[in-house]
Amino acid sequence: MLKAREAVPSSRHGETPLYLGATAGMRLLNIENASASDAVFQAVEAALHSSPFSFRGARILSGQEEGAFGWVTVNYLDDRLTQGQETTGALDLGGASTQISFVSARFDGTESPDNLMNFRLYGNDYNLYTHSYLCYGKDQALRKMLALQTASGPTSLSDPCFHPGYIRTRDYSELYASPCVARSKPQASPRNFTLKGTGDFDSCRTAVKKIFDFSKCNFSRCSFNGVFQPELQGSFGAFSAYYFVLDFLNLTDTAAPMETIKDKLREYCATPWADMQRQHPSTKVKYLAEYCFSGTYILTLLTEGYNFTADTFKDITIIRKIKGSDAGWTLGYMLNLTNMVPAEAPDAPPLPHAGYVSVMVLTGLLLGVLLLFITYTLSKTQCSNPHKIV
Ligand SMILES: Nc1ccn([C@@H]2O[C@H](COP(=O)(O)OP(=O)(O)OP(=O)(O)O)[C@@H](O)[C@H]2O)c(=O)n1
Repeated sequence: MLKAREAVPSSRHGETPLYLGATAGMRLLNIENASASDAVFQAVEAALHSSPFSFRGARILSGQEEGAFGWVTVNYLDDRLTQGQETTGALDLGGASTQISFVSARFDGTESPDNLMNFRLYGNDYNLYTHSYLCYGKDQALRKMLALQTASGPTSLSDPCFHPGYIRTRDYSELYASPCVARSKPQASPRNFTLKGTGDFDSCRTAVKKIFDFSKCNFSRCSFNGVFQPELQGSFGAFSAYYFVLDFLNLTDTAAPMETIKDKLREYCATPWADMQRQHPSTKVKYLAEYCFSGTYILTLLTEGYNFTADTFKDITIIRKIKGSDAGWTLGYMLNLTNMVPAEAPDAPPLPHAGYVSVMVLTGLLLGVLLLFITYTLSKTQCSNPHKIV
C-alpha cells in the first residue's frame, strides 16, 4: 500500500480503484473455518476503506478465475490479444493451488463444461481450457506427501525429498491442520515425529508421484485425479513458484535435455544439508530446506501430471515478469474489473496517423501544382490576346 501511495500521484489517489482478490489460501481457510475467513475479510476491508484509494471490494476468486486471469495477464502483456495472435498457455504454481490454462483447437467445452471459460477480447473469441487443482500448490502438496508417509503415525520419518543431514521435529497437529490432509490424520499418533532427510531424488519422485491419482478417468483423456485435460497445445509461460524454485535451482532452461535436468536435481538433493546452509547463508531456511522437494514436485507435476514430454518441455518458458510487470492473475483481474480489455476491437482508423500526414502533404502539393498550372495557363492566354486587354 505504501508503494502504491508513492507510485500514484496524490492528486489521483481518490480516483484510483482498489480491489482485493484472495486465492487458494483463503479458499482453504473458508472451507476449514468460514467465520475465521469472514473475520479476515472484515479486518482487511476496514483497513482498505481507510486508504486514500477508491476501495471497490474484496472477495475470494474461484480457481477458474485465478487460472483465467493469469492467462489474460500473460497474453495482454505479450500483446497477443490485440493482434489476435495464437495465445500462450499459463501455468501458475502457488502455495495452496496450481492452475493450468490454455486454448486448444480441440476443446470447445462439450466434453467438460466446468473447464471452459469463454472470452471475447478485442473482437476475437477464445474457448479457454482452465483448471485449478486445490491442494496442489507446493506447500499443500508437501503436506499431502508427508501425510502419506506418516499415515501409520511413526515417531520418525526418513524422507528422500530433504537433504542428507537435515533433521527437524514436526508436530502432527500442525501438519494435519489443513483441509487437504485433515481426513487422513492417523487415529493414534505421537505428538511429534522426527523428519530426517536422505536426499535421494529418484525415491523422492516415487514419493511425490503417490499424491497423484492416475487410476480413473471418465473422459477421453485426463491429467490426474480424473480431471479432463485436452492435448497440450502451443507455448506456455510458467510463473509464481515455478519461477522462484526453478530460478533458485538454475533450472529455468527448459530446452536442456530432460536427463540433464534430472541429473542436476539428483545432485542437488544429495548435497548435505550443512553444505547447503554454508553455500546459501542468506536464503530463508524454510525455502532452502524445501527446494529439493519443490523441484521434484514441479518436474513430476509438469511431466506425469500435465503430460509435458521430453519433447514438449521446451515449450514452457519460466517467467517472472513480462515488460516489467509481474506475471500472475492480479493484472488480469484488474483489467477485467476496470473493463480495460474491450470485447470488440476499437474502431480502427482506415489509415494510420502517418498515412493521414502523407495524404495531406501529397494533396497539398497537387493543389499547389494545379494552382501554378492554372495561373501559368491564364497568364499565357492573356499574353497571346493583348487586344482583349485593351
Ligand atoms: N522467493 C520466494 C517467494 C515465494 N515462494 C513460495 O512460492 C509459493 C507461491 O507463493 P505465492 O505466489 O505467494 O502464492 P500463494 O498466494 O500462496 O498462491 P495460492 O494461494 O493461490 O496457492 C509459496 O509456496 C511461497 O512459499 C518461494 O518459494 N520463494
